[in-house]
Amino acid sequence: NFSSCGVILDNLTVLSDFAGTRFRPLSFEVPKPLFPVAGVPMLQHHIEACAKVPNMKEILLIGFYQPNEELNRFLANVQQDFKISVRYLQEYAALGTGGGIYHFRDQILSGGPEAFFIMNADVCSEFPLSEMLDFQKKHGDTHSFVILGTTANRKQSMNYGCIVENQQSNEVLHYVEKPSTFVSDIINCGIYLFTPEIFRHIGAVFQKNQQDMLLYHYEGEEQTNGWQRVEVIRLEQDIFTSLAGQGKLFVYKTDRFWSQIKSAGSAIYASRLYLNQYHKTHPERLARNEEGGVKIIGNVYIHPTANIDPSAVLGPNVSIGTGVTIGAGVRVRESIILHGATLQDHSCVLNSIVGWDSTIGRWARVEGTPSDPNPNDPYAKIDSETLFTDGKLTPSITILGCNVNIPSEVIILNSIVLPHKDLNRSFKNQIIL
Ligand SMILES: Nc1nc2c(ncn2[C@@H]2O[C@H](COP(=O)(O)OP(=O)(O)O[C@H]3O[C@H](CO)[C@@H](O)[C@H](O)[C@@H]3O)[C@@H](O)[C@H]2O)c(=O)[nH]1
Repeated sequence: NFSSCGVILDNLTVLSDFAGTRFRPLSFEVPKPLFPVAGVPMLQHHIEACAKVPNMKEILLIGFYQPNEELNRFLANVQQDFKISVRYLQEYAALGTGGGIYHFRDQILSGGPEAFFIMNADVCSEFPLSEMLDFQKKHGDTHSFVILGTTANRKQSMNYGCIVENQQSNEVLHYVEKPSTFVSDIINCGIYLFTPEIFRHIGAVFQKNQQDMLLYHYEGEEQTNGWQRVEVIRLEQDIFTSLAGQGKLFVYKTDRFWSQIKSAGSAIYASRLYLNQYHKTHPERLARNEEGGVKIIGNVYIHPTANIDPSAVLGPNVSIGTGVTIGAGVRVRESIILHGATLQDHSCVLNSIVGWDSTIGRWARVEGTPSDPNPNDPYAKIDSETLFTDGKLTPSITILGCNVNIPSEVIILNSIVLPHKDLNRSFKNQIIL
């Protein structure tokens, strides 16, 4: 009887490759999961949601990124703010979403958790974790696993893990990762509730990989990095596909906000979703119009250390980082301005990310093209845009890497500017190396 047994949550694992290849040039400066979304590092939203779950004891971050000062500072800050242990575990190589948690299974299980959440770092969500726990109690037995699912449109569903459910029991009957033809419009959100039992299933795949390796070895086939290959296990293809239809895997569908954060463009979209959520969760983080102050339109986050001229107009969906300086008559809309940047008088920034310590000259205009989901389709998701279509740069948000200088009175449109560049003229649809 599950309801009589108290769920003790001990661990949360956030998976991340911390590399963020589609996030360049911004991920040169900061690992993608620490990139600020709605004013705080992307992962802080996950951590905050976990810290709210009763009996949550510990949060583990798993990645293969070399820890640095910034990560250590982040860990210290969140532990202090949320009064919960948060540790980073570094993989020796990319072990895949299942291999990473299997490698660190002793650490995950060390506090004797009855259940734990696993989350992809590159998603933004309302994280209905308590609802997932309630759902688990109502469905299946104590050992059932829960995937958070949401509805996508037919075309976009194929970019995600697709789930066919039993509509009465919500059991996952079929799971196909990024199918090439339509399977289902219910997609995997990359947020799971597992019990320690999951490691038995991952262990079985690990053992099969091991046997296969030995077999190939005896047949004389060259094995480079053999062990590593044995340990690489993908939760989706290697585990969920075979668990489907076995009465163990269930889908909890949410219609609350959810999005992937793959590209810089999707970070602006995710910021918009989180800023909107702040009305409920953190109204103190939203800037307000005050007598004689800067004009705020819609949802705007301003770090208290930013220095903003009262004649500037900001919003909607703007996040201003630490120590940013904004001059007179500046207009910013749908953009993220990272710490230390300066927007000189009368400059205009639309649909852009302005990198750390960059400067935009007077009367300059930095503008991108938003890649938002179709507003007329309730199930549309943001497209993880490819950089090029038909050999041309796809019009997208403008990104200035760190320490870029834009002169006065120029226009930078739909462009990506690599760090430490001093531009001397206008650019349109270009990657400036
Ligand atoms: N630690 C670690 N993390 C990894 C590794 N490989 C991927 N990740 C992390 O695992 C998450 C999933 O990334 P991918 O494996 O690249 O999959 P995806 O294309 O993002 O698709 C996944 O997420 C979708 C939802 O956003 C799902 O729909 C889909 O089914 C799948 O789970 C990301 O946060 C990524 O950083 C690894 O070797 N080690």
